[in-house]
Amino acid sequence: MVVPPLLRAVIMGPPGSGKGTVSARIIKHFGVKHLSSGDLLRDNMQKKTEVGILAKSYIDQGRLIPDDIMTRLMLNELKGLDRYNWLLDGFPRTVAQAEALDKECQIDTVIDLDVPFETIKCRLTARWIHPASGRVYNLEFSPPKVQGIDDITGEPLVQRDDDKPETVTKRLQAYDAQTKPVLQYYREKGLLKSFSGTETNKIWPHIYAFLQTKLPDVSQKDAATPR
Ligand SMILES: Nc1nc2c(ncn2[C@@H]2O[C@H](COP(=O)(O)OP(=O)(O)O)[C@@H](O)[C@H]2O)c(=O)[nH]1
Ligand SMILES: Nc1ncnc2c1ncn2[C@@H]1O[C@H](COP(=O)(O)OP(=O)(O)O)[C@@H](O)[C@H]1O
Repeated sequence: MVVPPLLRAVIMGPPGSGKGTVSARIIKHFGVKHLSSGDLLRDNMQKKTEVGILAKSYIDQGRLIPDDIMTRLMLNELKGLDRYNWLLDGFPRTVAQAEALDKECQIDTVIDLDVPFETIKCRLTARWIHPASGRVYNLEFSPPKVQGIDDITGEPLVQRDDDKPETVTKRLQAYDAQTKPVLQYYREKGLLKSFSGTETNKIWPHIYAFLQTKLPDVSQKDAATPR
């Protein structure tokens, strides 16, 4: 029996472009493991680990965490996932990180959410999250069933400190300066697959169709209208 190779995928896009939202749909339909650098950092901050304490000072200023720390943290987590299909979210965010990742494994595809900055800014101020699971809500787009409460656990939702308008501006600047070159890096390797738009629900069917060429849909839902 020929075993298909494991999928090594990355999802990229500016802050608020919908990486977390799309990742949740990819997990549901394609059963891949998801590793989000932001969720991992927030978990470390909440537990007040050494990395968490250091990360907080950068995140609060809308700056990226230094490459060596971030790379060590993520590559270490990836070791535990080497038998699974996986999707990386939020990493790599610099060319140095992408090069370090390349030394460890061969990336198959990079999904780029190309959403304009003006669309993003108002989304982030309405974002609420459930920190323990990484579940993400939006007061207009995907509100929780009960205001301020996670649908699954019933625990309270919080707003991210770095979703303040002034920090969002700094994060978008960091994206332009440090992360856009990563798109070019993957474009040159022929791995970049960009999806442009202003609404996740319109972009998603295209991503779904693209991923179906790589993995079977493992969800029970009607695949004709994938949500
Ligand atoms: N209005 C609107 N909000 C969206 C859409 N897609 C995602 N969101 C919300 O925008 C915010 C940012 O999305 P998220 O997936 O966290 O983006 P990430 O920062 O790239 O991981 C969240 O509050 C989402 O619920 C959309 O199409 N329209
Ligand atoms: N790969 C990374 N390299 C450096 N810093 C990172 C990385 N991933 C996350 N961070 C830090 O964590 C913050 C939150 O990341 P994330 O949750 O992915 O947010 P968003 O996608 O909304 O920008 C970033 O603004 C940055 O400070």
